[in-house]
Amino acid sequence: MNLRQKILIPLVGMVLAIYFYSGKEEFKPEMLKEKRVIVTGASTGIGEQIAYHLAQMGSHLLITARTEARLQQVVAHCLELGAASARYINGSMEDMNFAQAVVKKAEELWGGLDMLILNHIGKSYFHYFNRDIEHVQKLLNINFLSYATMSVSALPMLKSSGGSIVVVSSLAGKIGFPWTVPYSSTKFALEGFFNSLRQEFVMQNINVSITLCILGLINTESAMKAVSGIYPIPPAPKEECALEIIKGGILRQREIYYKYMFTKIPTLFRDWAPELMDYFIRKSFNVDNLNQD
Ligand SMILES: NC(=O)C1=CN([C@@H]2O[C@H](COP(=O)(O)OP(=O)(O)OC[C@H]3O[C@@H](n4cnc5c(N)ncnc54)[C@H](OP(=O)(O)O)[C@@H]3O)[C@@H](O)[C@H]2O)C=CC1
Ligand SMILES: C[C@H](CCC(=O)NCC(=O)O)[C@H]1CC[C@H]2[C@@H]3C(=O)C[C@@H]4C[C@H](O)CC[C@]4(C)[C@H]3CC[C@]12C
Repeated sequence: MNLRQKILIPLVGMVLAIYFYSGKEEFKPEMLKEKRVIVTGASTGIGEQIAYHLAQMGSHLLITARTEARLQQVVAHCLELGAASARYINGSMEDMNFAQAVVKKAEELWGGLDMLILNHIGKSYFHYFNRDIEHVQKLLNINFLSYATMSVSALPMLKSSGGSIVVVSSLAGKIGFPWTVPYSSTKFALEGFFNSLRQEFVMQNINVSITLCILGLINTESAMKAVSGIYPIPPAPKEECALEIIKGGILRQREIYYKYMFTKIPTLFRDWAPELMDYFIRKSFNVDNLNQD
């Protein structure tokens, strides 16, 4: 190694270390105190856990899903946990008027908004694509278009608060997995929409952060039911997942990967060796356990 390399390599390493690790703010739960937060898909699963964490941190919460009875139970528990306030509005995100109504409700309640956590998904399946294009259309409305609609409606409030949009996505929005064609389409759509929107926010000096959350398998009831016996990766806990999502949003991170090993590493492989990645994915699925109906 010549002298120039002996000087350059450590220098580059130092610059990269300073760039990536300087100014990294430490998360503190009090960052969420009194923050006004919408959480969608909060009647169960990861969204429910996000609501409970925010309640313990003293946020104002507006949660939404379709099942009113479940939302009432979650709101009651949020108040027990110490939420500054907790309200719900129930309806389907298949209806863009409802998606807009959720944001309007927040404006009526609080006169503003600090964080929009887009988490809900419509029912789909973990199976070979059944060529049902109507299902793809419906899932694009629920899992993608409603996210865009809510973000557009909430933008004036988020601009005045310097707030955050948190988009819950998946490894299925970064890599093509079998048996998730409709679902994966909606997650890739989120990637394109929000990564492009983030560029425009920077160019227009709009101080609203966009955090994409790339999740692997999480131990929610619906996911466990969908993949039982087919997808061998151990699921991660929904409680910890929810906390990582909140941390990524309030720290205004571009992306969070959870669990890191099972999401970031495969994403790197996707770019370095896509065919090899695809091969390993196909090999990791227990095809025999897939009910062939
Ligand atoms: N669990 C996992 O393994 C992974 C999950 N993720 C992502 O995490 C997020 C949450 O997933 P998870 O907690 O497992 O999902 P769940 O199925 O547990 O919860 C889905 C939530 O969305 C609501 N919902 C369903 N349909 C509609 C609808 N039409 N309109 C409005 N709300 C609706 C449900 O309530 P209700 O039925 O009452 O409407 C529920 O609150 C999703 O974005 C998912 O893609 C990403 C990777 C892995
Ligand atoms: C098929 C699941 C959707 C279950 C559903 O219909 N929920 C709504 C309801 O029941 O009302 C998928 C939800 C999460 C998916 C998993 C995920 O996103 C992580 C992995 C991503 C990878 O690309 C494929 C395998 C995953 C485990 C993926 C499998 C399908 C879900 C469980």
